[in-house]
Amino acid sequence: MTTSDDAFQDHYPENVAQCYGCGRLNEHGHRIRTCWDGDETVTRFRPEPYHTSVPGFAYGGLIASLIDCHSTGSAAAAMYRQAGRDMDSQPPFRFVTGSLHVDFLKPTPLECELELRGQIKEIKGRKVVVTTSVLADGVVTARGEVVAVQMPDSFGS
Ligand SMILES: CCCCCCCC/C=C\CCCCCCCC(=O)SCCNC(=O)CCNC(=O)[C@H](O)C(C)(C)COP(=O)(O)OP(=O)(O)OC[C@H]1O[C@@H](n2cnc3c(N)ncnc32)[C@H](O)[C@@H]1OP(=O)(O)O
Repeated sequence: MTTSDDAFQDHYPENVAQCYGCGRLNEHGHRIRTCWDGDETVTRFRPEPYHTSVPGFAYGGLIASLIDCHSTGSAAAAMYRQAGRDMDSQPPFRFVTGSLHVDFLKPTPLECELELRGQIKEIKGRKVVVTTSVLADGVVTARGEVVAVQMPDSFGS
């Protein structure tokens, strides 16, 4: 049963819940949590002091990582929504990143809760394109576009 308080990542089966960016079972990872807000998806994340780049500002790789996992989770959720399916229903939609593009528009402050807002740009076959903005105190500091592709059965072989 899916409620509005659920994060998409709460529904990842245990065997794929170890992802460094979004796996709820990875105690060393970011463990992001993403939800719908109307037709947009939202993740809130507070960087740690060790996520630094230039003093006072967040490391770009962290930003890219947040955009990546926010977007792949959004892609899966969008596919369930389009299919009118509950996120716990079988078979699961499992997405990996085909491509990740990030524009760093402004320095992102470190001591600030970040908000990521995603929009579903396209759903086509096994592919979902998601655009994600990163906001710090309401200012967009980075924008990303992710092509998420449903994992083929042959993944990793
Ligand atoms: C909401 C509840 C959910 C509950 C259940 C969910 C379970 C959760 C599952 C998992 C969660 C944990 C995991 C999170 C992941 C986090 C993010 C990562 O770090 S992922 C690791 C890094 N990424 C890789 O290692 C991929 C390596 N690459 C591949 O395996 C393949 O290249 C793959 C699958 C990406 C594509 O291979 P093909 O053979 O399946 O692709 P073809 O069939 O040729 O293309 C399909 C469509 O995708 C486009 N496409 C494919 N690759 C593209 C690329 N690199 N750039 C742009 N488009 C690409 C193609 O143009 C095509 O689109 P056209 O139909 O023509 O419009």
